[in-house]
Amino acid sequence: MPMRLDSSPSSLDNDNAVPGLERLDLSVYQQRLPARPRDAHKGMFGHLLVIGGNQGMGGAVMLAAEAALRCGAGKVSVATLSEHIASLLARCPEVMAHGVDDPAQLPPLLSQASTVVLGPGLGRDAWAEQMLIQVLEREVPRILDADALNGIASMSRPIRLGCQTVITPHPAEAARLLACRTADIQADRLTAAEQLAERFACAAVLKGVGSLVAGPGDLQRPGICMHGNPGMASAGMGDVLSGVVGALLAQHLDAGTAARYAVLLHALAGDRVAEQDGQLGMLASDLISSIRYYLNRNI
Ligand SMILES: NC(=O)C1=CN([C@@H]2O[C@H](COP(=O)(O)OP(=O)(O)OC[C@H]3O[C@@H](n4cnc5c(N)ncnc54)[C@H](O)[C@@H]3O)[C@@H](O)[C@H]2O)[C@@H](O)CC1
Ligand SMILES: Nc1ncnc2c1ncn2[C@@H]1O[C@H](COP(=O)(O)OP(=O)(O)O)[C@@H](O)[C@H]1O
Repeated sequence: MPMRLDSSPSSLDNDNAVPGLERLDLSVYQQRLPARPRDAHKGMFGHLLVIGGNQGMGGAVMLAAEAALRCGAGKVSVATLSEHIASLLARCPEVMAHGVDDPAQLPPLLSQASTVVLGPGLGRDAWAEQMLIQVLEREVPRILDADALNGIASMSRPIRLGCQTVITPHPAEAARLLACRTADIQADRLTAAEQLAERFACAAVLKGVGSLVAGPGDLQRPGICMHGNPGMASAGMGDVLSGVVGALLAQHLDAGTAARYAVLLHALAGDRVAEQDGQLGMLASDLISSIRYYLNRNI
């Protein structure tokens, strides 16, 4: 039975609020991604495939892909509707962008990828469902976010996603996954995070103020992130986080470490942007250069 600890937003400023939890600390995690050897080449740092961007949501895959490139993924491909391709390439020509209007076009892209991000702007239609089914069939390091989680929540039985998978629900998505109310999740966030990790047999990030990371398995204590601020309550922040997790998985970090490190980098970057320019009007894309700044500290 998981411990009930006070990880509520109001307790986060209290140093005694998190006994039993790992308080996520950059000095621990920045040692996990080794310095690159002198003869490094892009093939050593993974090929990440970002899948999503249904109608009206092409920006979500762009944010994830750009964040992933800025976090050191060797190659980043995007599979999205063809209507988004031109704008994607105009913003970031380093991305390999593929129009996948028919889900049958996905298998060759999946077979080239070492790591997958599924969910940003994925939507909830038949196209989205087919993308989800195909990703679930492949055992690669993967992060499932946003509508991928809503798709999993609508399945008749919980599936075991495995120790190479990270899920990143916000409280409403967590409530769908655990078939309860958002208020129930928020009333005991630690238990919710642990239940997510246990039920889906993966690493689980429960986003929101004081983001929590549980699993996979019992090897690591659940972690809590004491950084981040309300300026981050803006559209696309989660999409950027999914790209950061994807990049760290692509660079061979295990799911638990990638999830913890990514949450920390993302929240620290949010605080740095807020210090520089204030909380109001912060864009998710504003975080990306600061995430890179923290990623490179001490390397
Ligand atoms: N530029 C883009 O293309 C964007 C696309 N997006 C996509 O839009 C789709 C829908 O995502 P949404 O998250 O808006 O929809 P959801 O219906 O899953 O969630 C929205 C609701 O969740 C609840 N919620 C979220 N965070 C909470 C917290 N910390 N505490 C309490 N309640 C909380 C709130 O009630 C909120 O209205 C996703 O596929 C997502 O990737 C969004 O990420 C926004 C940006
Ligand atoms: N008040 C807050 N304090 C700290 N972090 C926050 C706050 N509001 C949002 N965030 C962070 O911003 C991100 C929002 O993700 P999400 O809700 O999925 O947004 P979106 O779907 O728009 O991309 C999460 O990482 C969350 O922890």
